[in-house]
Amino acid sequence: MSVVVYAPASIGNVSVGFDVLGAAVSPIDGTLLGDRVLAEQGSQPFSLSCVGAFVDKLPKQAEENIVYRCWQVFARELDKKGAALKPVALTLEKNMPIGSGLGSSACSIVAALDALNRFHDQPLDETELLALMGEMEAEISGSLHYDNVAPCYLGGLQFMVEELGIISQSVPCFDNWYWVMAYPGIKVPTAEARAILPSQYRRQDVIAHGRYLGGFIHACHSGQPELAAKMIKDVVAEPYRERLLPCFAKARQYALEAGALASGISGSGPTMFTVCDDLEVAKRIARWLQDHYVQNEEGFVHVCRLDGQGSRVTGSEL
Ligand SMILES: Nc1ncnc2c1ncn2[C@@H]1O[C@H](COP(=O)(O)OP(=O)(O)O)[C@@H](O)[C@H]1O
Ligand SMILES: N[C@@H](CCOP(=O)(O)O)C(=O)O
Repeated sequence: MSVVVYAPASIGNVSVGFDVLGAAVSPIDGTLLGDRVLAEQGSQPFSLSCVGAFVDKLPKQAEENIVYRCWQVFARELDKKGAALKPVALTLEKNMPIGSGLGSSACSIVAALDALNRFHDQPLDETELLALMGEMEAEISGSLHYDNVAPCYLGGLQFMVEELGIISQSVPCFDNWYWVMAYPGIKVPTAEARAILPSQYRRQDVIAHGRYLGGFIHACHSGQPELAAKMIKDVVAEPYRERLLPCFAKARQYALEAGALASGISGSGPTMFTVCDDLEVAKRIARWLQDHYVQNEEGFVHVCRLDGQGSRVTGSEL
């Protein structure tokens, strides 16, 4: 039996919830903005091949690919349970640019671990698998944050509660929102974008952060889209990261003047996201961003919706 799992792009933080809020997105035109992993019967304990548009950006040594580490930790967990590990051949289709703020490493991690689990008839439950995904993300970025892996795996808008044995819970969002994702084509490594953040914050920032995040979650649960959009503000990371993103301030200004509800940095950047409740406005902003925010031929802009499904099986071959 072989299985292919697709894992979608995600917006870490969604501006207002540094490390604790994330959203999975998929383009409305059906483009696969995410990685896929094929797991099939192998002739040795483990092998990994890589294909896809961004295969050249991956580490050259297979052992340095996070997918290899995923197999190692998956094997460790099966060993703890006394479950048998099957010889497996994995193929990673790397469609996501690395260091983009679109949760590229999360896409590979989630697709690999979900595919491995399905290939072995699901010996790990959802929480066990998500904990492993977080462990892998922490290895790459230097600290544990679930805001990419949780939405990528579970879909939708996810809030990290990390209590009572629960890692993440879903937050209702607004079905009519479009999320315009603009990747300029340059790289901002997550670990570096984390290293420039302050280790302590002023009381007024802590209060503002609490008000925005609490207000956003409240507005989502009480069905107030206008209030929710007003609360999408970042006092934790954006003031420090903005300088890593050429043209971000100008692009945000344009988007707001053109009728967007909110804009912010996706994850640690350089991708920016823009929320609109009108498709024509979203498409107009997307065109402008393509002309003014994208810096080279590797960049792209997609009009997306929240991806309610998260990772999923797309078939048995790539
Ligand atoms: N399959 C993979 N996908 C993405 N990055 C990987 C993978 N395997 C190893 N890496 C390494 O992990 C790091 C990911 O960088 P990061 O800035 O966290 O990317 P992103 O924010 O896009 O997830 C890079 O150093 C990259 O070489
Ligand atoms: N909460 C993290 C999210 C990083 O997302 P990525 O897509 O840039 O990996 C952070 O802001 O550091």
